[in-house]
Order: sequence, then structure tokens, then C-alpha cells
Amino acid sequence: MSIGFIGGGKMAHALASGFISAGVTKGSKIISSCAPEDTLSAQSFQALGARVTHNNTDVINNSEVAIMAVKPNVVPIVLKDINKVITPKHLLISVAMGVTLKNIEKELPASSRVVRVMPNTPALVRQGASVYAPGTAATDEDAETTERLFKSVGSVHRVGEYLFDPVTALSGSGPAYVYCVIEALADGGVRMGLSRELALQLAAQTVVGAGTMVTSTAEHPASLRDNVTSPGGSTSEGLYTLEEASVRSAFIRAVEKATQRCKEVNKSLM
Ligand SMILES: NC(=O)C1=CN([C@@H]2O[C@H](COP(=O)(O)OP(=O)(O)OC[C@H]3O[C@@H](n4cnc5c(N)ncnc54)[C@H](O)[C@@H]3O)[C@@H](O)[C@H]2O)C=CC1
Ligand SMILES: O=C(O)[C@@H]1CCC=N1
Repeated sequence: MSIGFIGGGKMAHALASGFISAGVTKGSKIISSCAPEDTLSAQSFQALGARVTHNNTDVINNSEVAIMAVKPNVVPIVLKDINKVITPKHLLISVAMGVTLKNIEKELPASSRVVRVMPNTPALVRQGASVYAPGTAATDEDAETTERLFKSVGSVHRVGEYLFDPVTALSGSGPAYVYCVIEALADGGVRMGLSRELALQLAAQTVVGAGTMVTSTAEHPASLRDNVTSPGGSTSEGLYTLEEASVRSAFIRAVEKATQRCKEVNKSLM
């Protein structure tokens, strides 16, 4: 499949690399645009064997599926660029945070097939988490194409578009929160005498293992946690310390605040 990326930054590169590893496309079948001054984006796509352009219409004209992966404030500029060349034979997938299907569709010809997706960067290692919502002119086949593409780089769920802001705040931004957890756990290990290398490896693998326990067993996280917590043992002491620091409410609040930010961005673009 020929896949285009409008915007060749971190999210686009993670998806492109994941799609290539999954065998759904080849570097030579990818085209990506980026800002002329952005040599980093250009180099990262060239390294995949992809074509790089500074012209967004080239992307539409040379791909079966075009993925719009630019910052929300750049979306109106991109839509203006592609408005004259996009036709009903193109499928446009937007991964832009906070930009609604309605706001995208109103800048394009009425029959434009648009799907909105919220992915995350672990798509790079085919461990991403994505959700999608089809636009008004998107077909069942477009939904299937989207599922096939994003399933190749992790999990994918179809959701009502009204859920995109909380999803963005949870799984879109989530890798950043988890990197903080991994770094902090490793810092704790180093403080207690472990080498940095060993501490980081143990912290990261513990997150991978715990995540896989939740996705692979039918057990509630609280029950899995109980299995680790011996009466009067070390885990109970660690958990008590986390409770004292209100760590759980801090995560809940992080998702709440990030959701609010998505809503602000959408409002500022209307
Ligand atoms: N980074 C992440 O973890 C995730 C990002 N997203 C969304 O993906 C979008 C892109 O985010 P990142 O990749 O992180 O940003 P980034 O800053 O790494 O990449 C933006 C890209 O847009 C290009 N660009 C700028 N102006 C352009 C124009 N007029 N035409 C074409 N390309 C242009 C830049 O050269 C760059 O390649 C955002 O809307 C973000 O909300 C969604 C999920 C996760
Ligand atoms: O922080 C951001 O704006 C984007 C949305 C999800 C992850 N990164």
C-alpha cells in the first residue's frame, strides 16, 4: 500500500517505521512532506527509504492513504493546500490532537473521505494503542483499512468521536507519563545502590510485564496488585508511601488536565 504522511515528525515517523516492520508497506512506497527548514524530519524519512517533499499536494497525489500528522495549528494550512487536489478516491486520516472531523470536513470538498485516529508513539515498536472514528463520507472499507493499518502497529478500537479528548489524554500522552514512572523507579534503584543500566532495564521490563499481565489475564489491577503485596512486607510499605504522596490522584488529575487542554486547542481552532 502507498502511504503518504503530511508532516514527517515524531508521530509520523513512529507510524511509518511500524508499518514497514509490519510489512504493510515499504519505504519506497512512502512519501512524506515536512516544513522546508525541518531537515530532521526529512532525514528521518529518507533513512526509511521514503520520498520527501515540501509540497503537500505531492503527498495526496502519490498515496492511496494520506496521514495528516501536523500540529493542530498547522491543520488549517494543510487543508487549504490539499483542498484543490483531494478527490473521493483519496482517504485522509488525521492524527492531529484536538481537531474534530467537522472542522476538517468543512475545509474540504463535501465527498472527502476522512477518518480521525488517535495513535501513540509505541507504534514504532508495534505496541501502539489507537482509536478511530470515521467521518461522514468515509466508507465501511475505509474503516477496515484504518483497522488493518493501525492493528499492524498495536491495538485499535472504534469509538465515538466525543471520546477523543480523554483518549488523547490517556493513551496519546500516556507514554510520556509512563516514561516518567520508569525514570523515577530507576532513580530509586540507583539511590539504593543499583547501577543506572540495571535499574533502567528492571524498571522498563517491570512496566512491560505489569502491562502484559493486565492485557493478558482477566484480572483486575487491584487483584494483581494484591498478589504482589505480602502482609507486613516491602511492597505494602512502598504502596503506602505512594498513597501518602497522592500518586494515584496525580495520575487521575493528569488525564483530566490533558483532556481539558485538548478541548482548549479545539476551541482555539474553531
Ligand atoms: N507525538 C505524539 O506522541 C503524538 C502526536 N499526535 C499528533 O500528531 C501531530 C504531530 O505531532 P508530532 O509528530 O509530535 O509533531 P512534530 O513537531 O514532531 O512534527 C510535525 C511535523 O509537521 C511538519 N510541518 C510543519 N508545517 C508543515 C506544513 N505546512 N506542511 C507539512 N508539514 C508541516 C514538520 O516539519 C514536522 O515534520 C500532532 O497533531 C499531535 O497532536 C498524536 C498522538 C501522539
Ligand atoms: O502532546 C500532544 O499535543 C500530543 C497529543 C498526544 C501526544 N502528544
